[in-house]
Amino acid sequence: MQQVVYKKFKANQVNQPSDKKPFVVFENVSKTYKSARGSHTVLQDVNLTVNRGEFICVIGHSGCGKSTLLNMVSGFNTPSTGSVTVGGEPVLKPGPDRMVVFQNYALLPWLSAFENVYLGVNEVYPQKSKLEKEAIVRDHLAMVGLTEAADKKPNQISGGMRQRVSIARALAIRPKVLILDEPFGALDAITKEELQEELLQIWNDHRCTVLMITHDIDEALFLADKLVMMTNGPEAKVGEIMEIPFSRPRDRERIMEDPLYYDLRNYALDFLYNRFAHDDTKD
Ligand SMILES: Nc1ncnc2c1ncn2[C@@H]1O[C@H](COP(=O)(O)OP(=O)(O)OP(=O)(O)O)[C@@H](O)[C@H]1O
Repeated sequence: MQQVVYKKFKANQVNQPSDKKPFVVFENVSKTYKSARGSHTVLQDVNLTVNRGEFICVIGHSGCGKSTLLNMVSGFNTPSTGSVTVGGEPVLKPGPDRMVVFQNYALLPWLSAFENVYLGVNEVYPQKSKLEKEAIVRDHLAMVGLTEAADKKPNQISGGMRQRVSIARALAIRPKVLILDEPFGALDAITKEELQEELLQIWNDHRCTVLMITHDIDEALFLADKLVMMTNGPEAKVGEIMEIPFSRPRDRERIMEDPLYYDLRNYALDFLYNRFAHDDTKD
């Protein structure tokens, strides 16, 4: 019988392989939202280290605080206590070194695909000539297979193509960290698989650090180096971190034939639906 080779990490334990450098670091992060109805502690004492160039996926039940956590890296949210650092620097505000791709694309509807990507490039590289900036946009649209659709507006292209524009827009300004908040959640199964493969290819070529929220364990097992499993809120924290040891480049069919795939999948399912089952009737 094949030995299960994944490592399990207890809550708050940090994984630090010797050949990789810590890059995104959450240290004792808690977040309490205050409202007229009182205060609500969503995250409590989250500790997590993501190494430079690593691809991690975060899963957890709806409302446990996954977006809150990653918004602290993009700079759209701040911890109530504790710290979030990127490359050793505390995150104080949003910046072009940390780009976010959302599920709903967030493209400007009155601009073409080309113009949507150009907007960010123009903002971040004011010193470059118009020709240079246009070349960057063209390269990145080509990278996601959208050369032909460059002049189309978001409502003239499919959901998958819109998400390709969002990815091109994020990558065109060469972020150090790419944050993906359920980016493929709204896409059909085939488009989703195509985009997952493109994303892996792009990440392989560019090697930025990727933090991705997903509800799809198969997606996480195909894409990530590590799966970060959150406990339920309130006061959610990192429950366990699962190493995903499949070699790269990954071939979906090959890894799905590997018995280890099902061990890992069942382990994550057990975490979510037995050990940290969520009672929807309470919400
Ligand atoms: N700005 C805010 N003010 C008050 N409460 C908030 C705010 N943002 C999020 N929350 C609450 O914090 C909790 C965590 O929300 P968050 O969106 O981070 O969870 P999530 O795990 O990403 O959820 P989902 O998987 O459904 O997207 C929820 O109860 C949410 O209602």
